[in-house]
This record gives sequence, C-alpha cells and structure tokens, in this order.
Amino acid sequence: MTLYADLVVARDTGFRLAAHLTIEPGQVVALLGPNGAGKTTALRALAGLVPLTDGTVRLDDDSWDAPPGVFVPTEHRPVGVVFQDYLLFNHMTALDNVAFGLRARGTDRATARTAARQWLDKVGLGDHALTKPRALSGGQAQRVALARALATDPRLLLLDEPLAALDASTRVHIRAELGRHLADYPGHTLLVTHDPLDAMVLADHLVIIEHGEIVQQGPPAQVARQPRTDYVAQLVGLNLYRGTARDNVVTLDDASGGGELTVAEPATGQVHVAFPPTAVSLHPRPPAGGPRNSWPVTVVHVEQHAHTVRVRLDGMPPVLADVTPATVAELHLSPGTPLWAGVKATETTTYPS
Ligand SMILES: Nc1ncnc2c1ncn2[C@@H]1O[C@H](COP(=O)(O)OP(=O)(O)OP(=O)(O)O)[C@@H](O)[C@H]1O
Repeated sequence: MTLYADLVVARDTGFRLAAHLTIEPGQVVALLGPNGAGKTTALRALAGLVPLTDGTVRLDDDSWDAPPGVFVPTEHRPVGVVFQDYLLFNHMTALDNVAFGLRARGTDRATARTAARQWLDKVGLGDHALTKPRALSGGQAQRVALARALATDPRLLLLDEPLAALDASTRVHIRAELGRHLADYPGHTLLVTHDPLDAMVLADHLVIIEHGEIVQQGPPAQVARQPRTDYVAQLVGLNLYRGTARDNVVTLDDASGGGELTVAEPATGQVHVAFPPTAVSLHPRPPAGGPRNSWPVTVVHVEQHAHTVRVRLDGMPPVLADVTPATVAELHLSPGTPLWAGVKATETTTYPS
C-alpha cells in the first residue's frame, strides 16, 4: 500500500508547489525546506485541507484527490494530523480531545472513550485523562495531540512541526518518545520540520524542497554525505551517531562506524551523540592537549560549497568536517590523505535514543 502524491498547488500569489512524493507503509518521510518553500502546503494538500490544482493523491488505487473529478474531503480521508500548536479544544478534557476524532467519524461515545483511554495510557497520560489542555505541560499537550491523531487508526499520519512548541530539554525527551511511537506505527508518516535533528533522528527518508520544488531526497546519511545545494549542506550537516553511554564515554554502535567518543554530559544507556562538521578540526599529526577526542581518519571526498569545504572522512567513526579553503591547501587534502580528526567533548550533544 504505497501513498503516491503528485502534488501541484498553484496559489494566486504566484507560488507554485510541484512535488512528487511516495511513502511506503511504516516509512517516515521528513519534508524539510526554508520558510515559504511549500512544506505546509504539501501537508495540507495530503490532508485534504487544500485542493490540488493538478496531479493526484492516492493510497494504492484509492484516489483522494485527482482534479477535476475526484476530491475526498478531509473527514473522509484516513488521515491523522498533529499541528504545530496541537489545536486541542481547551474546554474539553484530554480524554474528550482524544475521543473527539473517533466521535467525528461516527464511533459511539462509549467505544470512543474506551479507545481514547487506551491511547492516553499508551502515551503515558493515563493519569491526566480528566485534565484540560491549559493545565498540561507542552510535552503532555503534544502527547495528547499525538494520541488524538493515532486513535482514529489513520493510514497516513501528518506531523506539522510536532516538536516546535517545546522547550529544548522537553524536546529531547519527546523526540525520543515520538520516535518510539513512530517505530510502532504501521502506516505512512510525513513529518514537516525546520529542524534537521528531528528529521535525521525520526525519518527514514528526507525530502528537501526549495521554492515549491524538490531539490534533493534520500536516506538521511546519504543526503548528509552528498548535499547538492548550499542550503542542504548547512541543513543536514550533522555528525550523528548511536551508541552506549557510560558516564562521559560513549561506545559507538557498529552501524555508526564504531569507536568511542568522550562527551560533555554524563549519561547511561542508549544515546545519540551529535556535533556539527564545523566542530571538527583536522590535523596532520595526533593533536596534543585539551579534553578532546582525536582519532585517525582518511579523506574520502572533498566538496566545495559557497564559503566552506566539506570533507568526508573514513575512520572509527567516519566523520564530516567543514574547513576553510586555506586548510584544504595547507593539509593537501585529497582522497586518501591520512589525518587526525579532533572534536572537543564540549562541542558534542548527547541525548537518549
Ligand atoms: N492560504 C494561502 N493562500 C495563498 N498563498 C498561500 C496560502 N498559504 C500559503 N501560501 C503561500 O504559499 C507559499 C508556501 O507556503 P507554505 O506555508 O507552504 O511554506 P512552508 O514551507 O510551510 O513555510 P514555513 O516554514 O514558513 O511554514 C508561500 O509563498 C505562502 O505565502
């Protein structure tokens, strides 16, 4: 059951979205792009909140939009949406908010409330069933919105900047939790976000749009390795690993390339470690002094962007480094050059995975 979307939406402001998306069952596709690129328009077109000007949206043979003949309104699409500001009803309890979607689809009151209670338990809010949204924290409100979207058993889950309203520390936890729910969700997910970290951690496939058109797509690691535009290079330029933390040392998984990193914040258990390519320094010999990580690497690829050069290096772990053109000349960087990579522990961010 593939979701096919050939989205064409022309606005009278002159903006035109023309993007082709496919999402497989269980897949999480992240749609990234600068302000005004057309991300929300794409999400709204899938939800049936904006009709297509041309193209089609269909789930296998079930057509939802195919102008001029076919348009299935939102309430008749098997779609769950989590909006950035959650759009919870303030006069209703958390339970009634979650039950609402089911009631709107014709489920009787008792069945809707039973299902809503189960979903609140699943997102860890069983004790807050009778709380009204204003008395919930941002993270709790986000979970209610997710439970409401999932309670209707949608085939397509649409998440519009689902973590944007949260403060940084809550965001870390809710991101990990959302990742667990998405891993269990068998349907198709589209995540619209500005945040490359959300996209890299939560999605299997990135689609980047600029000016209404797709400029690049692929698995996160591939897009990060081979960005095609400056915007993409800046956006996804993130070294991201998984491993097991014990105090300040993280032993990286084989899938992340192995090796060990010393991090600033002590942690235990499974974690992600991230740092930007600008935090990586390159040296001809092992760098001396300071609380830094250093390990031997070999240059795989050197790519010039507008103001920096991105260097892809193999090692344990492999790493991306952004350096100046002067450094490229000074260190004679070309594929095969052996070097040492250095990253200060204080430049790393660690969070539970
Ligand atoms: N209801 C509307 N009527 C006409 N034009 C619209 C409407 N909504 C959005 N647009 C225009 O469509 C274009 C794409 O907007 P959209 O909100 O989809 O971008 P976005 O990538 O989601 O941006 P942001 O990250 O700022 O939310 C913009 O030029 C915007 O002005």
